[in-house]
Amino acid sequence: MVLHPSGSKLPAVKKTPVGGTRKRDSYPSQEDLASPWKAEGTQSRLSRKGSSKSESDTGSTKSTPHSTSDKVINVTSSGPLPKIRHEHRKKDSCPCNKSILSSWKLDCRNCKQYWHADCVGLNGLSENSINKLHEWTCPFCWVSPISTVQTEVDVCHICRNTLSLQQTNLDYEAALVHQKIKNVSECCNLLRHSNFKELSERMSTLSEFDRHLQHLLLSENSLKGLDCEIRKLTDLIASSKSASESFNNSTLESINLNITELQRDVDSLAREPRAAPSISEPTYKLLNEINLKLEQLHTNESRVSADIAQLKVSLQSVQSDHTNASSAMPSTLPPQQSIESLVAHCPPQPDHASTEHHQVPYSHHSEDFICPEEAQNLTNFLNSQTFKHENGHSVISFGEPYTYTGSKSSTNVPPIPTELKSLFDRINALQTEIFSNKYQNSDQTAPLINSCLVNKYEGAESYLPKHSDREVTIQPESSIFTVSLGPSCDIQFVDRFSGTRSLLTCQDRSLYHMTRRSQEVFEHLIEEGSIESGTRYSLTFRCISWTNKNSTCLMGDSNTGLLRFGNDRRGTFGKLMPGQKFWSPRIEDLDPVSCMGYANVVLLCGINDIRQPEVGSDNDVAGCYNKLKLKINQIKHLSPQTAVFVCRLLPTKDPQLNLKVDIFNRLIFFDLIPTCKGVVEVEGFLRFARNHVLADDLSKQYDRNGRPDMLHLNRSGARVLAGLIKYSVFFRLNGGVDKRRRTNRVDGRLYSNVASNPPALRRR
Ligand SMILES: O=C(O)CCC(=O)C(=O)O
Ligand SMILES: [Fe+2]
Repeated sequence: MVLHPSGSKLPAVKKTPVGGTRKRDSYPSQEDLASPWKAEGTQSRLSRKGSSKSESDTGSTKSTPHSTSDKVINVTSSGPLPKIRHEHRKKDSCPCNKSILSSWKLDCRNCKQYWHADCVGLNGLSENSINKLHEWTCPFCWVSPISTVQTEVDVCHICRNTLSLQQTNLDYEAALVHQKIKNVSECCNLLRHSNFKELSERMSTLSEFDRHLQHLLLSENSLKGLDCEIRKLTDLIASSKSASESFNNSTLESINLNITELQRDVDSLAREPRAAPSISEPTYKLLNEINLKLEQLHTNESRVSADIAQLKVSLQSVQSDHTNASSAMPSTLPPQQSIESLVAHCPPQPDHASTEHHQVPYSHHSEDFICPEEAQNLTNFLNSQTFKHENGHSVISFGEPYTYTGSKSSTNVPPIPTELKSLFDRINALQTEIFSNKYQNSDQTAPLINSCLVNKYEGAESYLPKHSDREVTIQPESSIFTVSLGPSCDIQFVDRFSGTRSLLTCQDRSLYHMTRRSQEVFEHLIEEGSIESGTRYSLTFRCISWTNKNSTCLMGDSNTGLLRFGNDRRGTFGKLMPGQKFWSPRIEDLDPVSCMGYANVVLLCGINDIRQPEVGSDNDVAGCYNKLKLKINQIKHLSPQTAVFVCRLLPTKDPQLNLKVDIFNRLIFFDLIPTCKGVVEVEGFLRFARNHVLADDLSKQYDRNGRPDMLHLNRSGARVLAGLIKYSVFFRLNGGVDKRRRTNRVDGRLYSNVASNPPALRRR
């Protein structure tokens, strides 16, 4: 800035840069603030009325703004210079276009516009004050620096590479708060740097302009702007409070200091009318407002301090836990209660918990499923076939071979004859409808009906022994459809849990169907005398595949989300291991009824139960485990033939949670496996826990909100999990031998030979 009486030209005198000298130790330096608006080394000049070496130029009415005779002070800019507006104005004369000989003349450090000191309300200032105005910015250019404070900050990198997730979380939050506080500190610093006197002078400048240069309309806008900046500052403080996490103590102290100083400055400013020679009413109002805001700042700051103190305590406890734990996922437990005492603490579970099965014995689909003509054609076709005698009736089968205990139908089964083709198509359409109604969003195709067993009953002596169609080769989600031809017949259904019986009278050309699942509950039979006379044919359609010997019902939390059944693409269980997934985030969501009909059930559930805040103690964890045990008992009760596989809980990146995981897993290992007959553990979970592969490679690093993900496997993790499950299922089915390397041809493709041998459901 150049300041000189109009018409004088003063010699330049170099001064020490003052940008640095304004800093106080207690304030963060500009570099500390690391703001994007770093020092640019902008210079402004100041010349003093009557200064020496100005005589030669005395008398000239207009001096050039950059006259070498000006007294020059180098200063450091504290921010990017605003864009120069009013580019077409004359810069070497005051915008008032008048000549005021007695006034100092000063130029804007930014646009170099000359101004009369009188015109910008700087009359009456002492030399000392004038010297401080080395960074003076004219009303055209002056903008509040506060608005340029960076409020958004990317601190993601802070979280990276931290072993403990909770630690990471805290670091993340702490860094955010730290940055926010830093921002507040910047604001305070800026306000402090404005020195309040200068601010007041600027305000008075504005008020002067209000009076002298109303056409510029700057005063009101600037006041509004300042007010707006103060509001922003308050918001910033409020948000930093809400974050309420750890931050640097010294920053807090520095803010404290800043605030106190600001308060003092404002107080003294308000007491010294001389400092603001022509302060207008709005300016006073503004000062009062600043006072108020500063008080609020103080209040918020003390609340933030309290939160910080609290956080420090929890941080310390986390840190000590972290140091105590040998790793983020400890493989050894701190001393715990014995498994016996944990289990004993929980109420004993009944061995066979009563379970509602919600199954119906049959669904009487249609009385007139086929027309008389088609019925006649079918009867003629069946009359021409040779049946094999079984207990009380005779049989013949078509399509995929269906074998059962006491089965006499040949293994060399003829393919589906043309006479039955249209009936197969209609039944398949029904099967598709039933399946897609049940699994509306499933990407799996409906089971294919591919087998037909025809029973021939001749006269009143014929009968069908009590049985259920629960062969492991029948697709668990499929239905079993029976079409009747000939005289009516009474079929009885017996609930094997309650013993209750129900009767279905099947008429000629009718169809009824039963679910494969219901076969776990009901048996059916045809007693002697159920057919009065004549020949009755029943055609029973099923969905048969030997791969169903490996059928698996997977029930689990979101870690099973990436596992897929149904095809041989990479990352799925493949055709060898068909199945269905039932999403069960909590133990209570495990549905024993859904397991019915499957050869295997794999359970991966419990983490969402034990991580609930109310599950705190070891006994609480044991309570969760007992819920799982009860579910397993119910599954075994409803489906005694189904092999139950249990997965341990996967460790997380949270050491606290891992302690609970460990207790839960110990209970699985020491209590569930020995006491629940036939329950097998899916092996290999220690691989997840050891070597930190889970944290490093197999789990998601961040969830969709960008927070560290404690619980979920990524694609690689899901593949490893799928491999473990597959291995355990096949290993067990083959009596402890992994026979997957042998191959078999299915649908013209080669598959491994896992289930081609009769499964040895042996417990290892
Ligand atoms: O003849 C019927 O209706 C029943 C046939 C049956 O239960 C079977 O084939 O398993
Ligand atoms: Fe049957």
